Amino acid sequence: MSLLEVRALRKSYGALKVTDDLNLAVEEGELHAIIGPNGAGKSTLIAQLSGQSGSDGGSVRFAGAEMMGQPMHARVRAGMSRSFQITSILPGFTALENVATAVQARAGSSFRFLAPVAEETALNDAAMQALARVGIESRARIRAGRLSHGEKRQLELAIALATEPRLLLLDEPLAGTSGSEAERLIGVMRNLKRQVTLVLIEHDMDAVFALADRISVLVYGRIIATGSPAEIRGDPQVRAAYLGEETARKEG
Ligand SMILES: Nc1ncnc2c1ncn2[C@@H]1O[C@H](COP(=O)(O)OP(=O)(O)OP(=O)(O)O)[C@@H](O)[C@H]1O
Repeated sequence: MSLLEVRALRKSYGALKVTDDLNLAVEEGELHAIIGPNGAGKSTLIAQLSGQSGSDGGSVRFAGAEMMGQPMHARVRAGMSRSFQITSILPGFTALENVATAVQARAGSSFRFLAPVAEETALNDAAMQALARVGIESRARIRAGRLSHGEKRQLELAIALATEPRLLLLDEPLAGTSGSEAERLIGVMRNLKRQVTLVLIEHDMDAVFALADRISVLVYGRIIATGSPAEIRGDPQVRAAYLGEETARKEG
């Protein structure tokens, strides 16, 4: 059984079928990238999987349990989280406080048996661990608004990790970063591999092909191919639909 099994998932905006009878299987422990041309429906798919956006039909099974119809918080509790955009970071709070808030939301009342000071210590310890996993523990006491763009993207990852996901959905984690910032984030994702199952949407093809165990190619709301980076690179249908476009752009 795959950790995530998506069957016949659908969503339309008016006459536009954005997710069109989509099937996808993600195995436990893999980094599964989803690529596709602009407007293929990648962000919509992440929103549907996370429960942020509704679906018109189909099935999303996670660890054997049906998630369709479940709200986002129930999916997070089940172990399926997505990283949020920078807008969800509270700029006036420190990096540590931002993550501690997410830990608290996940932990619910499980630290409440402790005295308030000990409760705060337990929350902060867990938050510190999440910051360390993404390499920004030294920035814990800095207000989030003062972090660099790349550090904010690392903080988003820490916030998502604080919910202790078994599956983490990442929507363009490298967006807006370049050079050393992008390298650092790629390193963070490489470290997270095997610790948590990752579904990654990313436009940076070099990063995708370097990181992914498997890649699915989404075109007009359907997965047209799934395979290893080498298989995807060599797939004529994929080259025609997507990589050909990229190659033409690079060569042009
Ligand atoms: N709320 C909405 N209302 C109407 N159409 C929408 C809405 N959200 C997305 N769409 C359309 O659905 C299609 C898929 O959009 P989506 O953002 O999921 O694609 P994408 O593959 O993530 O694109 P990109 O790579 O450019 O980020 C596009 O044609 C888009 O215009």
